[in-house]
Amino acid sequence: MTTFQELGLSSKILFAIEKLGFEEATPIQAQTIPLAKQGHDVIGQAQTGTGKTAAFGIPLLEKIDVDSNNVQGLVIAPTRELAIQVGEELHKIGMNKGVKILPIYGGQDINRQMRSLKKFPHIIVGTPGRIQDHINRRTIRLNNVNTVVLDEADEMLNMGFIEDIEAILKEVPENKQTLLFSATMPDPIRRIAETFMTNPQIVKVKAKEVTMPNIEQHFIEVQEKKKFDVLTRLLDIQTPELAIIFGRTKRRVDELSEALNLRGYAAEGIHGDLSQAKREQVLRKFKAGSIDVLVATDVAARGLDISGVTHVYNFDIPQDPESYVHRIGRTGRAGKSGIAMLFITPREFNQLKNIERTTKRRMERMTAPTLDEAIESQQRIIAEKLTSTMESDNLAFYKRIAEELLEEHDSVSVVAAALKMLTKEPNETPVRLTDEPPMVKRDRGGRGGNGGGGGGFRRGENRRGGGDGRRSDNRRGDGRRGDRDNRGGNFRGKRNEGSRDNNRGGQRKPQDSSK
Ligand SMILES: Nc1ncnc2c1ncn2[C@@H]1O[C@H](COP(=O)(O)OP(=O)(O)OP(=O)(O)O)[C@@H](O)[C@H]1O
Ligand SMILES: [Mg+2]
Repeated sequence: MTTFQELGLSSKILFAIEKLGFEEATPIQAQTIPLAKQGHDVIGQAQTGTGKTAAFGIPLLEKIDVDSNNVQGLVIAPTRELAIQVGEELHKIGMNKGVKILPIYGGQDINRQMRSLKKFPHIIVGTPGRIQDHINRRTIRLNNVNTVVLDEADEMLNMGFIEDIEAILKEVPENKQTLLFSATMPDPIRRIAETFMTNPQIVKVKAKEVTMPNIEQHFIEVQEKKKFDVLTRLLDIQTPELAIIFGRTKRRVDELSEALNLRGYAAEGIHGDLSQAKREQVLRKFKAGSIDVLVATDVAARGLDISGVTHVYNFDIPQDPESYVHRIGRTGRAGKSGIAMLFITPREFNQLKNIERTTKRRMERMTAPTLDEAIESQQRIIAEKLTSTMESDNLAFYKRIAEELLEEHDSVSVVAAALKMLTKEPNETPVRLTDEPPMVKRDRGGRGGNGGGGGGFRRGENRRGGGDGRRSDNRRGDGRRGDRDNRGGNFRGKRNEGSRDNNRGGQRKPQDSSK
Protein backbone atom coordinates (compact mmCIF):
# COMPACT_ATOMS: atom_id res chain seq x y z
CA MET A 1 0.00 0.00 0.00
CA THR A 2 1.30 3.42 -0.98
CA THR A 3 0.03 6.65 0.49
CA PHE A 4 0.06 9.84 -1.52
CA GLN A 5 2.41 11.37 1.07
CA GLU A 6 4.93 8.69 0.24
CA LEU A 7 4.81 9.77 -3.38
CA GLY A 8 6.30 13.10 -2.37
CA LEU A 9 3.52 15.33 -3.63
CA SER A 10 3.24 19.02 -2.89
CA SER A 11 0.98 20.07 -0.06
CA LYS A 12 -1.59 21.77 -2.28
CA ILE A 13 -2.09 18.69 -4.42
CA LEU A 14 -2.10 16.44 -1.35
CA PHE A 15 -4.79 18.59 0.20
CA ALA A 16 -6.96 18.28 -2.91
CA ILE A 17 -6.49 14.51 -3.07
CA GLU A 18 -7.48 14.24 0.55
CA LYS A 19 -10.58 16.29 -0.13
CA LEU A 20 -11.48 13.93 -2.94
CA GLY A 21 -11.39 11.14 -0.37
CA PHE A 22 -8.62 9.10 -2.00
CA GLU A 23 -7.05 7.26 0.91
CA GLU A 24 -4.23 5.47 -0.81
CA ALA A 25 -2.76 5.41 -4.27
CA THR A 26 -4.05 2.72 -6.61
CA PRO A 27 -1.34 0.42 -8.02
CA ILE A 28 -1.14 2.24 -11.35
CA GLN A 29 -0.79 5.53 -9.48
CA ALA A 30 1.83 4.18 -7.10
CA GLN A 31 3.86 2.83 -9.99
CA THR A 32 3.59 5.57 -12.57
CA ILE A 33 3.63 8.76 -10.49
CA PRO A 34 7.28 8.39 -9.37
CA LEU A 35 8.43 7.60 -12.92
CA ALA A 36 6.52 10.49 -14.39
CA LYS A 37 7.82 12.83 -11.70
CA GLN A 38 11.34 11.84 -12.65
CA GLY A 39 10.55 13.03 -16.16
CA HIS A 40 10.28 9.68 -17.93
CA ASP A 41 7.90 9.01 -20.75
CA VAL A 42 5.44 6.45 -19.40
CA ILE A 43 3.08 3.94 -20.92
CA GLY A 44 0.54 2.94 -18.29
CA GLN A 45 -1.83 0.05 -18.61
CA ALA A 46 -4.24 -0.93 -15.87
CA GLN A 47 -7.76 -2.20 -15.63
CA THR A 48 -10.82 -0.02 -16.05
CA GLY A 49 -11.80 2.20 -13.17
CA THR A 50 -8.46 1.97 -11.38
CA GLY A 51 -7.56 5.65 -11.40
CA LYS A 52 -5.49 6.15 -14.53
CA THR A 53 -6.70 9.74 -14.83
CA ALA A 54 -5.10 10.76 -11.55
CA ALA A 55 -2.07 8.60 -12.40
CA PHE A 56 -1.20 10.95 -15.24
CA GLY A 57 -3.06 13.93 -13.81
CA ILE A 58 -1.11 14.22 -10.56
CA PRO A 59 2.39 14.39 -12.06
CA LEU A 60 1.10 16.66 -14.83
CA LEU A 61 -0.43 19.06 -12.32
CA GLU A 62 2.65 18.93 -10.10
CA LYS A 63 4.72 20.13 -13.01
CA ILE A 64 2.61 23.17 -13.90
CA ASP A 65 4.08 26.56 -13.15
CA VAL A 66 1.00 28.59 -12.26
CA ASP A 67 2.92 31.86 -12.49
CA SER A 68 3.40 31.30 -16.18
CA ASN A 69 0.76 32.25 -18.73
CA ASN A 70 1.74 29.45 -21.09
CA VAL A 71 -0.12 26.31 -22.00
CA GLN A 72 2.17 23.69 -20.46
CA GLY A 73 0.13 20.51 -20.56
CA LEU A 74 -1.89 18.97 -23.36
CA VAL A 75 -4.20 16.00 -22.77
CA ILE A 76 -5.69 14.36 -25.84
CA ALA A 77 -8.75 12.14 -25.41
CA PRO A 78 -10.88 10.34 -27.99
CA THR A 79 -14.34 11.65 -27.17
CA ARG A 80 -15.86 14.91 -26.11
CA GLU A 81 -17.42 13.47 -22.99
CA LEU A 82 -14.08 12.11 -21.93
CA ALA A 83 -12.36 15.44 -22.55
CA ILE A 84 -14.94 17.10 -20.31
CA GLN A 85 -14.62 14.47 -17.60
CA VAL A 86 -10.84 14.40 -17.57
CA GLY A 87 -10.86 18.20 -17.47
CA GLU A 88 -13.13 18.07 -14.42
CA GLU A 89 -10.94 15.56 -12.59
CA LEU A 90 -7.80 17.59 -13.29
CA HIS A 91 -9.62 20.68 -12.10
CA LYS A 92 -10.53 19.01 -8.82
CA ILE A 93 -6.98 17.90 -8.17
CA GLY A 94 -5.35 21.11 -9.40
CA MET A 95 -7.65 23.92 -8.33
CA ASN A 96 -6.14 24.34 -4.92
CA LYS A 97 -2.84 24.96 -6.63
CA GLY A 98 -4.50 27.42 -9.01
CA VAL A 99 -4.05 25.40 -12.20
CA LYS A 100 -6.36 26.53 -14.98
CA ILE A 101 -7.74 23.75 -17.16
CA LEU A 102 -9.61 24.23 -20.42
CA PRO A 103 -11.52 21.47 -22.20
CA ILE A 104 -11.89 22.00 -25.95
CA TYR A 105 -13.92 19.67 -28.08
CA GLY A 106 -16.05 19.56 -31.18
CA GLY A 107 -19.66 20.55 -31.08
CA GLN A 108 -18.95 23.44 -28.75
CA ASP A 109 -19.01 27.03 -30.01
CA ILE A 110 -15.54 27.68 -31.39
CA ASN A 111 -15.69 31.43 -30.74
CA ARG A 112 -16.34 30.79 -27.08
CA GLN A 113 -13.40 28.41 -27.03
CA MET A 114 -11.22 31.05 -28.66
CA ARG A 115 -12.16 33.53 -25.95
CA SER A 116 -11.36 30.96 -23.25
CA LEU A 117 -8.04 30.18 -24.90
CA LYS A 118 -7.08 33.83 -24.42
CA LYS A 119 -7.49 33.49 -20.66
CA PHE A 120 -4.18 31.64 -20.32
CA PRO A 121 -5.13 28.09 -19.43
CA HIS A 122 -2.23 25.98 -18.16
CA ILE A 123 -3.60 22.68 -19.39
CA ILE A 124 -5.76 21.95 -22.40
CA VAL A 125 -7.80 18.77 -22.54
CA GLY A 126 -9.19 18.19 -25.99
CA THR A 127 -10.28 15.89 -28.74
CA PRO A 128 -7.81 15.56 -31.62
CA GLY A 129 -9.96 17.14 -34.31
CA ARG A 130 -10.77 20.27 -32.35
CA ILE A 131 -7.21 20.78 -31.15
CA GLN A 132 -6.11 20.51 -34.75
CA ASP A 133 -8.77 23.00 -35.73
CA HIS A 134 -7.40 25.57 -33.28
CA ILE A 135 -3.88 24.92 -34.50
CA ASN A 136 -5.01 25.65 -38.05
CA ARG A 137 -6.72 28.83 -36.94
CA ARG A 138 -3.66 29.78 -34.95
CA THR A 139 -5.80 30.25 -31.88
CA ILE A 140 -3.77 27.90 -29.73
CA ARG A 141 -0.07 28.04 -28.95
CA LEU A 142 1.56 24.79 -27.99
CA ASN A 143 5.21 25.80 -28.20
CA ASN A 144 5.60 25.82 -24.42
CA VAL A 145 3.90 22.50 -23.78
CA ASN A 146 6.18 20.27 -21.76
CA THR A 147 3.81 17.36 -21.11
CA VAL A 148 1.50 15.55 -23.50
CA VAL A 149 -0.93 12.88 -22.34
CA LEU A 150 -2.65 10.46 -24.69
CA ASP A 151 -5.60 9.00 -22.80
CA GLU A 152 -7.16 5.95 -24.45
CA ALA A 153 -4.49 6.05 -27.14
CA ASP A 154 -5.59 2.75 -28.65
CA GLU A 155 -9.09 4.09 -29.18
CA MET A 156 -7.72 7.17 -30.89
CA LEU A 157 -5.88 4.85 -33.25
CA ASN A 158 -9.04 2.85 -33.91
CA MET A 159 -10.88 6.01 -34.70
CA GLY A 160 -8.33 7.05 -37.23
CA PHE A 161 -6.98 9.98 -35.26
CA ILE A 162 -3.37 9.06 -35.81
CA GLU A 163 -2.73 11.80 -38.37
CA ASP A 164 -4.28 14.46 -36.19
CA ILE A 165 -2.15 13.37 -33.30
CA GLU A 166 0.99 13.42 -35.38
CA ALA A 167 0.15 16.89 -36.62
CA ILE A 168 -0.57 18.10 -33.10
CA LEU A 169 2.66 16.67 -31.76
CA LYS A 170 4.57 18.58 -34.42
CA GLU A 171 3.43 21.77 -32.72
CA VAL A 172 4.81 20.67 -29.39
CA PRO A 173 8.51 20.98 -28.46
CA GLU A 174 10.40 17.77 -29.06
CA ASN A 175 11.79 17.44 -25.58
CA LYS A 176 8.34 17.18 -24.02
CA GLN A 177 7.34 14.36 -21.72
CA THR A 178 4.72 11.98 -23.09
CA LEU A 179 2.35 9.87 -21.00
CA LEU A 180 0.13 7.28 -22.65
CA PHE A 181 -2.63 5.44 -20.78
CA SER A 182 -5.32 2.87 -21.48
CA ALA A 183 -6.86 -0.29 -20.07
CA THR A 184 -6.04 -2.10 -23.30
CA MET A 185 -2.87 -1.90 -25.35
CA PRO A 186 -3.16 -3.64 -28.69
CA ASP A 187 0.06 -4.12 -30.60
CA PRO A 188 -0.08 -1.08 -32.88
CA ILE A 189 0.13 1.11 -29.80
CA ARG A 190 3.66 -0.06 -29.23
CA ARG A 191 4.62 1.19 -32.65
CA ILE A 192 3.05 4.53 -31.88
CA ALA A 193 4.97 4.62 -28.66
CA GLU A 194 8.18 4.06 -30.54
CA THR A 195 7.36 6.92 -32.88
CA PHE A 196 6.17 9.44 -30.36
CA MET A 197 7.98 8.59 -27.18
CA THR A 198 11.52 8.56 -25.90
CA ASN A 199 12.62 5.46 -24.04
CA PRO A 200 9.18 4.96 -22.52
CA GLN A 201 8.88 3.15 -19.21
CA ILE A 202 6.14 0.59 -19.51
CA VAL A 203 4.01 0.03 -16.44
CA LYS A 204 1.54 -2.76 -16.69
CA VAL A 205 -0.26 -3.35 -13.47
CA LYS A 206 0.07 -7.03 -12.85
CA ALA A 207 -3.36 -8.54 -12.86
CA LYS A 208 -4.44 -12.02 -13.63
CA GLU A 209 -7.37 -10.74 -15.60
CA VAL A 210 -7.87 -7.96 -18.09
CA THR A 211 -11.30 -7.18 -16.70
CA MET A 212 -11.87 -6.33 -13.07
CA PRO A 213 -12.49 -9.31 -10.80
CA ASN A 214 -15.24 -7.40 -9.00
CA ILE A 215 -17.39 -7.42 -12.15
CA GLU A 216 -19.61 -10.50 -12.39
CA GLN A 217 -19.77 -11.55 -16.00
CA HIS A 218 -22.57 -13.58 -17.55
CA PHE A 219 -23.74 -14.40 -21.01
CA ILE A 220 -27.19 -15.35 -22.16
CA GLU A 221 -27.88 -17.10 -25.42
CA VAL A 222 -30.91 -15.44 -26.88
CA GLN A 223 -32.45 -15.15 -30.31
CA GLU A 224 -32.40 -11.74 -31.85
CA LYS A 225 -36.18 -11.41 -31.65
CA LYS A 226 -36.28 -12.30 -27.98
CA LYS A 227 -33.57 -9.92 -26.84
CA PHE A 228 -35.84 -7.09 -25.87
CA ASP A 229 -38.17 -9.14 -23.69
CA VAL A 230 -35.21 -10.78 -22.01
CA LEU A 231 -33.70 -7.37 -21.39
CA THR A 232 -36.82 -5.99 -19.72
CA ARG A 233 -37.16 -9.09 -17.57
CA LEU A 234 -33.57 -8.75 -16.47
CA LEU A 235 -34.11 -5.09 -15.65
CA ASP A 236 -37.11 -6.09 -13.53
CA ILE A 237 -35.25 -8.88 -11.78
CA GLN A 238 -31.89 -7.24 -11.30
CA THR A 239 -33.24 -3.76 -10.50
CA PRO A 240 -30.05 -1.88 -11.36
CA GLU A 241 -29.37 1.39 -9.66
CA LEU A 242 -28.04 2.76 -12.94
CA ALA A 243 -27.68 0.62 -16.05
CA ILE A 244 -25.93 1.11 -19.36
CA ILE A 245 -27.20 -0.85 -22.34
CA PHE A 246 -24.91 -1.05 -25.32
CA GLY A 247 -26.35 -1.34 -28.80
CA ARG A 248 -24.44 -1.69 -32.01
CA THR A 249 -25.72 1.21 -34.06
CA LYS A 250 -27.23 4.62 -33.64
CA ARG A 251 -30.55 3.40 -34.97
CA ARG A 252 -30.44 0.54 -32.53
CA VAL A 253 -29.88 2.93 -29.66
CA ASP A 254 -32.75 5.17 -30.75
CA GLU A 255 -35.13 2.26 -31.17
CA LEU A 256 -34.14 0.64 -27.92
CA SER A 257 -34.51 3.74 -25.81
CA GLU A 258 -37.88 4.45 -27.38
CA ALA A 259 -39.01 0.88 -26.76
CA LEU A 260 -37.85 1.00 -23.16
CA ASN A 261 -39.76 4.22 -22.59
CA LEU A 262 -42.89 2.68 -24.08
CA ARG A 263 -42.58 -0.11 -21.54
CA GLY A 264 -42.19 2.30 -18.67
CA TYR A 265 -38.44 2.51 -18.10
CA ALA A 266 -36.74 5.87 -17.69
CA ALA A 267 -34.21 5.49 -20.50
CA GLU A 268 -32.42 7.79 -22.89
CA GLY A 269 -29.97 7.17 -25.67
CA ILE A 270 -26.57 8.61 -26.42
CA HIS A 271 -24.68 8.35 -29.69
CA GLY A 272 -22.61 10.37 -32.05
CA ASP A 273 -25.45 11.80 -34.15
CA LEU A 274 -26.93 13.73 -31.26
CA SER A 275 -25.96 17.35 -30.77
CA GLN A 276 -23.25 17.93 -28.23
CA ALA A 277 -25.71 19.79 -26.01
CA LYS A 278 -28.05 16.79 -26.07
CA ARG A 279 -25.23 14.35 -25.30
CA GLU A 280 -24.19 16.37 -22.30
CA GLN A 281 -27.77 16.75 -21.14
CA VAL A 282 -28.42 12.99 -21.31
CA LEU A 283 -25.25 12.25 -19.36
CA ARG A 284 -26.14 14.85 -16.73
CA LYS A 285 -29.59 13.31 -16.28
CA PHE A 286 -28.08 9.86 -15.98
CA LYS A 287 -25.53 10.98 -13.40
CA ALA A 288 -28.28 12.72 -11.44
CA GLY A 289 -30.45 9.59 -11.62
CA SER A 290 -33.41 11.23 -13.33
CA ILE A 291 -32.98 8.54 -15.96
CA ASP A 292 -31.70 5.22 -14.76
CA VAL A 293 -31.04 3.50 -18.04
CA LEU A 294 -28.57 4.87 -20.54
CA VAL A 295 -28.64 3.27 -23.97
CA ALA A 296 -25.41 3.87 -25.82
CA THR A 297 -23.26 3.05 -28.77
CA ASP A 298 -19.62 2.61 -27.92
CA VAL A 299 -19.32 6.38 -27.65
CA ALA A 300 -19.91 5.98 -23.94
CA ALA A 301 -17.67 2.98 -23.51
CA ARG A 302 -14.32 4.61 -23.08
CA GLY A 303 -13.20 6.11 -19.88
CA LEU A 304 -16.55 7.44 -18.69
CA ASP A 305 -16.68 7.42 -14.94
CA ILE A 306 -20.21 7.48 -13.61
CA SER A 307 -20.65 6.27 -10.10
CA GLY A 308 -23.67 4.12 -9.37
CA VAL A 309 -23.59 2.13 -12.61
CA THR A 310 -24.36 -1.31 -11.21
CA HIS A 311 -25.18 -3.12 -14.45
CA VAL A 312 -23.92 -3.16 -18.01
CA TYR A 313 -26.00 -4.96 -20.64
CA ASN A 314 -24.36 -5.84 -23.92
CA PHE A 315 -27.60 -6.02 -25.88
CA ASP A 316 -25.51 -6.50 -29.01
CA ILE A 317 -22.17 -8.23 -28.80
CA PRO A 318 -19.33 -5.72 -29.18
CA GLN A 319 -17.23 -5.68 -32.30
CA ASP A 320 -14.03 -6.66 -30.63
CA PRO A 321 -12.84 -7.88 -27.25
CA GLU A 322 -11.33 -4.51 -26.37
CA SER A 323 -14.70 -2.85 -26.72
CA TYR A 324 -16.12 -5.46 -24.38
CA VAL A 325 -13.47 -4.72 -21.77
CA HIS A 326 -14.16 -0.99 -21.91
CA ARG A 327 -17.93 -1.39 -22.03
CA ILE A 328 -18.21 -3.55 -18.94
CA GLY A 329 -15.62 -1.37 -17.23
CA ARG A 330 -18.28 1.32 -16.83
CA THR A 331 -19.35 -0.68 -13.78
CA GLY A 332 -17.22 -2.05 -10.97
CA ARG A 333 -15.19 1.15 -10.71
CA ALA A 334 -13.10 2.43 -7.82
CA GLY A 335 -13.48 -0.79 -5.87
CA LYS A 336 -17.25 -1.16 -6.25
CA SER A 337 -18.82 -4.31 -7.63
CA GLY A 338 -20.79 -4.62 -10.83
CA ILE A 339 -22.65 -7.01 -13.07
CA ALA A 340 -22.16 -7.38 -16.80
CA MET A 341 -24.53 -9.27 -19.07
CA LEU A 342 -23.79 -10.24 -22.65
CA PHE A 343 -26.48 -11.30 -25.11
CA ILE A 344 -25.30 -13.60 -27.82
CA THR A 345 -27.34 -14.98 -30.64
CA PRO A 346 -26.67 -18.62 -31.51
CA ARG A 347 -24.36 -17.72 -34.38
CA GLU A 348 -22.18 -15.47 -32.26
CA PHE A 349 -20.54 -18.10 -30.09
CA ASN A 350 -17.19 -17.60 -31.77
CA GLN A 351 -17.14 -14.01 -30.63
CA LEU A 352 -17.87 -15.09 -27.10
CA LYS A 353 -14.83 -17.38 -27.20
CA ASN A 354 -12.78 -14.60 -28.68
CA ILE A 355 -13.72 -12.26 -25.84
CA GLU A 356 -12.97 -14.93 -23.26
CA ARG A 357 -9.55 -15.52 -24.78
CA THR A 358 -8.74 -11.85 -24.47
CA THR A 359 -10.10 -11.33 -20.99
CA LYS A 360 -8.69 -14.68 -19.82
CA ARG A 361 -11.89 -15.26 -17.99
CA ARG A 362 -14.82 -17.59 -18.52
CA MET A 363 -18.20 -16.01 -18.54
CA GLU A 364 -20.96 -17.80 -16.73
CA ARG A 365 -23.89 -18.94 -18.78
CA MET A 366 -27.23 -17.75 -17.55
CA THR A 367 -30.57 -18.85 -18.87
CA ALA A 368 -32.97 -16.20 -19.99
CA PRO A 369 -35.51 -15.59 -17.27
CA THR A 370 -39.10 -16.49 -18.05
CA LEU A 371 -41.91 -14.06 -17.54
CA ASP A 372 -43.03 -15.96 -14.45
CA GLU A 373 -39.56 -15.78 -13.00
CA ALA A 374 -39.43 -12.07 -13.63
CA ILE A 375 -42.72 -11.52 -11.85
CA GLU A 376 -41.83 -13.82 -8.99
CA SER A 377 -38.52 -12.13 -8.50
CA GLN A 378 -40.20 -8.75 -8.39
CA GLN A 379 -42.54 -10.08 -5.73
CA ARG A 380 -39.60 -11.21 -3.65
CA ILE A 381 -38.03 -7.79 -3.90
CA ILE A 382 -41.30 -6.18 -2.84
CA ALA A 383 -41.68 -8.66 0.00
CA GLU A 384 -38.20 -7.67 1.21
CA LYS A 385 -39.18 -4.02 1.04
CA LEU A 386 -42.37 -4.74 2.99
CA THR A 387 -40.34 -6.52 5.65
CA SER A 388 -37.85 -3.72 5.99
CA THR A 389 -40.67 -1.15 6.11
CA MET A 390 -42.27 -3.15 8.92
CA GLU A 391 -38.98 -3.19 10.76
CA SER A 392 -37.98 0.41 10.35
CA ASP A 393 -40.99 2.65 9.77
CA ASN A 394 -43.67 3.77 12.13
CA LEU A 395 -46.85 2.20 10.78
CA ALA A 396 -49.28 3.35 13.43
CA PHE A 397 -51.07 5.65 11.04
CA TYR A 398 -51.77 2.74 8.64
CA LYS A 399 -52.79 0.15 11.14
CA ARG A 400 -56.42 1.17 11.67
CA ILE A 401 -57.35 0.60 8.01
CA ALA A 402 -55.22 -2.55 7.96
CA GLU A 403 -57.25 -3.91 10.85
CA GLU A 404 -60.49 -3.01 9.10
CA LEU A 405 -59.32 -4.86 5.99
CA LEU A 406 -58.44 -7.93 8.00
CA GLU A 407 -61.82 -8.00 9.67
CA GLU A 408 -63.41 -8.50 6.27
CA HIS A 409 -60.75 -10.52 4.40
CA ASP A 410 -58.24 -13.21 5.17
CA SER A 411 -54.70 -11.99 5.68
CA VAL A 412 -53.16 -13.89 2.78
CA SER A 413 -55.57 -12.34 0.29
CA VAL A 414 -54.87 -8.86 1.61
CA VAL A 415 -51.13 -9.26 1.33
CA ALA A 416 -51.42 -10.90 -2.09
CA ALA A 417 -53.46 -7.97 -3.36
CA ALA A 418 -50.88 -5.53 -2.02
CA LEU A 419 -48.14 -7.50 -3.77
CA LYS A 420 -50.08 -7.51 -7.01
CA MET A 421 -50.52 -3.76 -6.86
CA LEU A 422 -46.83 -3.18 -6.24
CA THR A 423 -45.66 -5.60 -8.90
CA LYS A 424 -45.11 -4.37 -12.40
CA GLU A 425 -47.46 -6.53 -14.43
CA PRO A 426 -46.30 -7.66 -17.84
CA ASN A 427 -46.45 -4.71 -20.14
CA GLU A 428 -47.54 -5.76 -23.59
CA THR A 429 -47.16 -2.38 -25.27
CA PRO A 430 -45.92 -3.32 -28.72
CA VAL A 431 -42.47 -2.09 -29.60
CA ARG A 432 -40.56 -2.22 -32.85
CA LEU A 433 -36.91 -3.07 -33.10
CA THR A 434 -35.14 -3.61 -36.36
CA ASP A 435 -33.23 -6.87 -36.45
CA GLU A 436 -29.46 -6.66 -36.24
CA PRO A 437 -27.79 -9.33 -38.29
CA PRO A 438 -25.57 -11.58 -36.17
CA MET A 439 -21.98 -10.55 -35.99
CA VAL A 440 -20.06 -13.22 -37.77
CA LYS A 441 -16.37 -12.75 -38.22
CA ARG A 442 -14.47 -14.23 -41.09
CA ASP A 443 -11.10 -14.05 -39.49
CA ARG A 444 -10.64 -15.89 -36.27
CA GLY A 445 -6.95 -15.77 -35.70
CA GLY A 446 -5.32 -15.19 -32.36
CA ARG A 447 -6.31 -12.88 -29.61
CA GLY A 448 -8.80 -10.42 -30.90
CA GLY A 449 -7.50 -6.92 -30.88
CA ASN A 450 -4.05 -7.99 -30.00
CA GLY A 451 -3.56 -10.21 -32.96
CA GLY A 452 -0.61 -8.41 -34.45
CA GLY A 453 -1.50 -9.12 -38.01
CA GLY A 454 1.75 -7.53 -39.03
CA GLY A 455 0.01 -4.62 -40.61
CA GLY A 456 0.75 -1.01 -40.20
CA PHE A 457 -1.69 1.81 -40.23
CA ARG A 458 -2.14 3.28 -43.59
CA ARG A 459 -2.01 6.93 -43.18
CA GLY A 460 -4.19 9.38 -44.90
CA GLU A 461 -7.17 7.19 -45.55
CA ASN A 462 -10.63 8.25 -44.64
CA ARG A 463 -9.39 11.33 -42.98
CA ARG A 464 -11.36 14.47 -42.75
CA GLY A 465 -9.57 17.54 -41.55
CA GLY A 466 -10.88 19.57 -38.70
CA GLY A 467 -13.10 16.88 -37.37
CA ASP A 468 -13.84 16.31 -33.79
CA GLY A 469 -15.09 13.89 -31.24
CA ARG A 470 -18.07 13.22 -33.38
CA ARG A 471 -16.09 10.46 -34.94
CA SER A 472 -16.27 8.66 -31.71
CA ASP A 473 -18.55 5.90 -32.72
CA ASN A 474 -18.22 6.16 -36.43
CA ARG A 475 -15.55 3.60 -36.61
CA ARG A 476 -17.98 1.00 -35.49
CA GLY A 477 -18.95 0.99 -39.06
CA ASP A 478 -19.95 -2.19 -40.67
CA GLY A 479 -20.44 -4.70 -37.94
CA ARG A 480 -19.05 -7.50 -39.97
CA ARG A 481 -16.09 -5.91 -41.55
CA GLY A 482 -15.14 -2.91 -39.54
CA ASP A 483 -12.51 -3.64 -36.98
CA ARG A 484 -10.76 -6.55 -38.62
CA ASP A 485 -9.55 -4.21 -41.26
CA ASN A 486 -6.89 -2.80 -39.07
CA ARG A 487 -5.22 -6.11 -38.56
CA GLY A 488 -3.47 -7.57 -41.55
CA GLY A 489 -2.24 -4.19 -42.65
CA ASN A 490 -5.38 -2.97 -44.23
CA PHE A 491 -6.66 -0.25 -42.03
CA ARG A 492 -9.62 1.26 -43.72
CA GLY A 493 -10.47 3.65 -41.02
CA LYS A 494 -14.02 4.27 -40.10
CA ARG A 495 -17.29 3.88 -41.81
CA ASN A 496 -20.14 5.61 -40.34
CA GLU A 497 -23.13 3.97 -38.88
CA GLY A 498 -25.41 5.88 -41.15
CA SER A 499 -24.01 4.44 -44.32
CA ARG A 500 -24.06 1.04 -42.79
CA ASP A 501 -27.73 1.34 -42.20
CA ASN A 502 -28.15 2.24 -45.83
CA ASN A 503 -26.06 -0.67 -46.96
CA ARG A 504 -28.19 -3.09 -45.18
CA GLY A 505 -31.53 -1.45 -45.30
CA GLY A 506 -32.93 -4.10 -47.55
CA GLN A 507 -32.05 -6.96 -45.28
CA ARG A 508 -33.80 -5.68 -42.25
CA LYS A 509 -37.15 -6.68 -41.09
CA PRO A 510 -38.95 -4.80 -38.41
CA GLN A 511 -39.31 -6.83 -35.31
CA ASP A 512 -42.34 -6.81 -33.22
CA SER A 513 -40.99 -7.93 -29.94
CA SER A 514 -44.34 -8.05 -28.26
CA LYS A 515 -45.07 -11.26 -30.09
N1 LIG B 1 -6.51 6.60 -5.20
C1 LIG B 1 -7.82 6.58 -5.36
N2 LIG B 1 -8.64 6.22 -4.35
C2 LIG B 1 -9.97 6.20 -4.53
N3 LIG B 1 -10.61 6.52 -5.67
C3 LIG B 1 -9.86 6.88 -6.71
C4 LIG B 1 -8.44 6.94 -6.61
N4 LIG B 1 -7.94 7.34 -7.80
C5 LIG B 1 -9.01 7.54 -8.60
N5 LIG B 1 -10.16 7.26 -7.96
C6 LIG B 1 -11.53 7.36 -8.50
O1 LIG B 1 -11.79 6.16 -9.22
C7 LIG B 1 -12.67 6.41 -10.31
C8 LIG B 1 -12.11 5.81 -11.59
O2 LIG B 1 -10.94 6.51 -11.97
P1 LIG B 1 -10.56 6.76 -13.51
O3 LIG B 1 -11.72 7.30 -14.26
O4 LIG B 1 -9.31 7.54 -13.52
O5 LIG B 1 -10.30 5.26 -13.99
P2 LIG B 1 -9.53 4.74 -15.29
O6 LIG B 1 -8.49 3.81 -14.81
O7 LIG B 1 -9.13 5.88 -16.13
O8 LIG B 1 -10.67 3.88 -16.00
P3 LIG B 1 -10.96 3.67 -17.58
O9 LIG B 1 -10.02 2.60 -18.07
O10 LIG B 1 -12.38 3.21 -17.62
O11 LIG B 1 -10.73 4.98 -18.23
C9 LIG B 1 -12.84 7.90 -10.39
O12 LIG B 1 -14.10 8.24 -9.86
C10 LIG B 1 -11.72 8.44 -9.54
O13 LIG B 1 -12.05 9.68 -8.97
MG1 LIG C 1 -9.64 6.61 -17.95
